[in-house]
Order: sequence, then C-alpha cells, then structure tokens
Amino acid sequence: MLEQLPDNLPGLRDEIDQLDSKIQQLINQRALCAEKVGEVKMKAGEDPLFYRPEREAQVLRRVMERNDGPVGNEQMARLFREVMSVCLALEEPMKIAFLGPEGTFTQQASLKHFGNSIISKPLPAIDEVFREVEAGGANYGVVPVENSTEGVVNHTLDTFVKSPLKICGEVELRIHHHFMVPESLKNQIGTIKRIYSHQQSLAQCREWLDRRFPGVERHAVGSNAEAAKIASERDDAAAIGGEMAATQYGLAIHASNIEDEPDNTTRFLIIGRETVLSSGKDKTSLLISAENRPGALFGMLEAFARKGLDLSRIESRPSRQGNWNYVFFLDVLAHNDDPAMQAVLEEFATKPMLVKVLGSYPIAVL
Ligand SMILES: C=C(O[C@@H]1C=C(C(=O)O)C=C[C@H]1O)C(=O)O
Repeated sequence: MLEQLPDNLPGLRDEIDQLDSKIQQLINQRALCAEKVGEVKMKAGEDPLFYRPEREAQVLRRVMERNDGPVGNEQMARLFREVMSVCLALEEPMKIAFLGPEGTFTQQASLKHFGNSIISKPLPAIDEVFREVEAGGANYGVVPVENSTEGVVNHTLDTFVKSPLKICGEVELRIHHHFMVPESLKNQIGTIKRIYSHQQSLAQCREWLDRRFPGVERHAVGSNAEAAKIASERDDAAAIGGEMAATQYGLAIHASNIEDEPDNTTRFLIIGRETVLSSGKDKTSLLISAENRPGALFGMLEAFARKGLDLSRIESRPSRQGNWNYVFFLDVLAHNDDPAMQAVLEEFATKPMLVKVLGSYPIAVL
C-alpha cells in the first residue's frame, strides 16, 4: 500500500482524508457493538459489570502483538485505550475517585488506566477514596502504592487491612518533577523564599534541591497540586510537581525533570468492589499474617517456591495488634484461579496464619 501513495501534498492529503473517513466509520461501528454489549449485560444480570479489566487488557495486548508500525506499540495501544474508554462510556461512564486535587500524579494515573472518557472524582485523602468506592459513590478508585525511589505508601497498605475492596488493576507512571514558579517570578528565581511540594516529591528531588537551592525553606503539603496552588497565590514561593499541576495553576516551568533518579516510577492500584477474571497474564496481591515463630516466613515463601510461583514483591508492615507482629503484603505472578495458587492457599488454610486475597488483576499493559 505504501508504494501506491502519491508524492505530492494535495494527493497525500486527499489520501489522509479518505482514510480518516474510514477510520471514523469503523470507530462508530465498534461503538455500536459496545453499546450492544451494554444492552446484553443489562439483560443478563441485575448489577451488570460494564467495565471488564481482563478483557481490556487482552484487547490492548493483542493491539501491541499484531502491530507492525510505523506507529510504535505503546502509542498504538494508547490510541486504542482512548477508543475503548469512549466505547465503555457509551455503555456506562465510569466514576473514578482518586487522590486529588485535580492535577495530581494519581489523576494522571487514572487517565492512563481508564482513558479520558470518565467522570473524575478528586478526593483529599487515600481513605476517602476507599470510602467513596465502598459506599458506591464511585465505580473505582485510584491510589498510589509504591515509588521506586521512596518505597511504599504505607497509608495505602494499612488501609487494605480493613477494607473489603478488591484490587482490580495496577498502573505504572514515570514520574517527572518540574520546578515551577508564578510568571512574576520567572526572572527573579533568586528571590524565592519557600518551596512547596508533597513530602515524597521533595525526597525524590533532594539532591537537586541541595545543589540549586541550599538553605531555602522546604514545605511538605498534602499533594503537588496543592503545592502548585499555594505557589500561585504567593509572590515568594515555588512548587515542585508534574506538568498537570503547572498547567492547572498557571505556573511557569523553570527547570524540568529535576528528580534525582532518572527512572523514577510510581505504581498505583485500581480498587473496586468486584473480583476480576483471568486475563492470561495476571498478578495476585495477598495480605498474610503469620505466627511469630522461627521459620514462619521461610515456610510461607517455601510454599510458593515449591509450586513454581513467582513473587514480584514482599513488604512487611506492623500489624498494630501487639508489638513485633507483622503482616506481609505479597504480589504473586499468577491469578487466584490458577491451580498452583489454589494449592498454596489450601495449604495455608491448614496453618495458624491469616490470609486475605486483596485481588487478582491483569499485569499493567501500558
Ligand atoms: C465492550 C465491552 O465492555 C467494555 C468495553 C470494552 C471495549 O470497548 O473493548 C472492553 C471491555 C469493557 O470494559 C466488553 O465487555 O466486551
């Protein structure tokens, strides 16, 4: 097909116009199918599940597998991510609660995972995101869980101990921090007295700040977006945050990508009320509390090894029930329905330990 392309501008633009018209028709045909899927789901059950994470992951993986360019695999998957988002919204627009305010990295993660055709519900704290989903005010929630430089977000892990919610997905986001100032300070960087940001972001940019702004006060606030808002209202302050926060509050970016680790990444979890079926490439998150005796942790890990199950993460947190008792958060690279997983869980059920399956979900595609 490529050889048949004209080599003049009007001819090429005519070709693009014709292709656009075909793509548009096809997108609408796809949307009609999705609408019909919505009707079928409505007929089938009382509380229909419109959003199906396992199916979406399979669609995106297939897009990447069959892609032969010149558009890159990830770019192509991102386009399909948006198409699916629009299709799902025709069935039912998803209400997504996230750690706000508008402009946070968590909002960016929610858009990366669900696409832009959602109803956004920014909330001021992680437990409020959990509560909103538990109460049915939102279909799903998005919360940060770990950062490659700064480690786990303890608050999120601790909230899982008591919550009935399930993990339905994960999103990874490369985190780039920018040093942003009000337009009026753009040429007077030397007059900056205070720098605002979230505590994790200040930590992720510590070396840069020590080098460039030694001695300038650093203030930790609830989110980068809040930091940007404060800086926009003062005439002596800068903020550190992502591009969305700068745009949201009209700040100028003075220095980009100031994070100390170039591959600084944050992982977020999608939380919901339903369990997710197997997509073929899944992860299961478990919360395990074992008896405090020698070999308890070894025995637990050995059971996974014996069944050939891969652990991608293990985190320990104080259980808050007596000193020196711990709970472990584990990610296993298998779905809960996997016979090997079932065997391990059955084995644990016979032992003095507490196991809670926090959810099985597709390994992040994008
Ligand atoms: C169309 C469906 O519903 C939703 C929309 C999807 C899509 O546009 O491909 C995929 C999964 C669901 O989130 C479906 O379940 O197949």
